[in-house]
Amino acid sequence: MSIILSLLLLQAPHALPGETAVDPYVADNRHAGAAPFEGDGMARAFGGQEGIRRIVDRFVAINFADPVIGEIFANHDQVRLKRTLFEQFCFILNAGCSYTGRDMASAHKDLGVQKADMNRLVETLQRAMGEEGVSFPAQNRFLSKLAPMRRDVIEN
Ligand code: HEM
Repeated sequence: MSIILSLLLLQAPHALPGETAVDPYVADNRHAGAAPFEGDGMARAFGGQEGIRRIVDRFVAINFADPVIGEIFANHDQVRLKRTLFEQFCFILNAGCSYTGRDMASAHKDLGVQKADMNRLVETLQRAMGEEGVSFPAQNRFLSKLAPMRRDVIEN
């Protein structure tokens, strides 16, 4: 078998070129941490998959450059994070995606995230959603879906 073929087979099925491998796991939409909204209202409020893509790319860029929480993101795989966050947001917003990333507890294990970091992340997400023109009611509905995940993300 050629080296290239072997390398392709070794890659995780959903990973994009440039992603660093993570420990194996079985993908499951339940790992997204919330059930999707019904109907297409929320997907439209976020500008469909294209709007969600722009929001996630901006959100990740803001977080990596952030003076408060940037340090937590430093040296983590930005390519993978953009892909998995896009899938998660798209799945929850019912915009036509499956989530193939890890569950929230596994993804944030040992990162040492504190309550204040979580609050900061909500602010950076509000900024990214605001820049894309997502209405405040739609922003708040989405944030309510993420809120219960705090317990899996924050280290006690
Ligand atoms: C409800 C809030 C949050 C959600 C929905 C969320 C979502 C995600 C997702 C989908 C991933 C990728 C999972 C994967 O690689 O399989 C991830 C990873 C990550 N998250 Fe979060 N996150 C949240 C809160 C936070 C907070 C507050 C921080 C830090 C301030 C943070 C820092 C990170 C980092 C550094 C990674 C990369 C971990 C790695 O490379 O192994 N997250 N998050």
